[in-house]
Amino acid sequence: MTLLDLEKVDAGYGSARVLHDVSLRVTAGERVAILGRNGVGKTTVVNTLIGVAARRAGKVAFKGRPVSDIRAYSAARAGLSIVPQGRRIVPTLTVRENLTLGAAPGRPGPWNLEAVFGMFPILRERAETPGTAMSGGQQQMLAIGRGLMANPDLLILDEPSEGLAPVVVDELGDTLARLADRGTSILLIEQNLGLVRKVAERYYVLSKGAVVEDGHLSGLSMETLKKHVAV
Ligand SMILES: Nc1ncnc2c1ncn2[C@@H]1O[C@H](COP(=O)(O)OP(=O)(O)OP(=O)(O)O)[C@@H](O)[C@H]1O
Repeated sequence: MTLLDLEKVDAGYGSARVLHDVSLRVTAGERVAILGRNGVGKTTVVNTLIGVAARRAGKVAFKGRPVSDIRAYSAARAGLSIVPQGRRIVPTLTVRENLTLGAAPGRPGPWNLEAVFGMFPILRERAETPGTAMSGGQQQMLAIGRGLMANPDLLILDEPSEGLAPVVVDELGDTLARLADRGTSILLIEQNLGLVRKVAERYYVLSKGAVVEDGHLSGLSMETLKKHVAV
């Protein structure tokens, strides 16, 4: 089944056009990466799904239906969990409460508090502490756990490695690889190539709002990386 399907999409903010003719697809069970430098429009792809960026042309469908009615607050209920850039952990809530925020009514599945605590034991240990009292890496685990709580059809991660030390990025990679092994469908927006290689099987490269290359990760060339991705 095709989960996410963008077809020749133009999108932007107000009069600013950011995405040009973007076509991109994620099918169920796939792990797909979007690569590209800062400001090329990676987050705007996500923003187009939830109405934060306006679509000017083309089609965007999730699970075969146009996404025009999906908003940030209703995405989880629709089966789309977004782990946002910067994590957005609520500082006034505990770890447990932050996780509970991610749950979506009417979406049963393998993920609940117990299952998330099983995957991330540190979150169980710190369950009653404020979410932002933890390290950056732990907060990233919390943001991913919160996303899983909705039992998503597709988990989107926007630059999860940002601000994390290399050793923590390694751990994050192991975590995402474990999720991938469980068959979780993932769209990973990243500039960290090591993380992308650990998690994704297919990639799209964005440059100046357009897809300039896509393919299987095994075919990703050094030339492309030098040109379009900071390595
Ligand atoms: N909410 C917004 N309102 C107006 N312009 C925006 C908004 N979000 C992003 N932009 C602009 O859209 C362009 C693409 O930004 P976007 O965040 O999609 O890039 P990105 O590839 O995700 O980069 P980064 O890694 O820096 O987040 C930039 O010029 C940015 O200033």
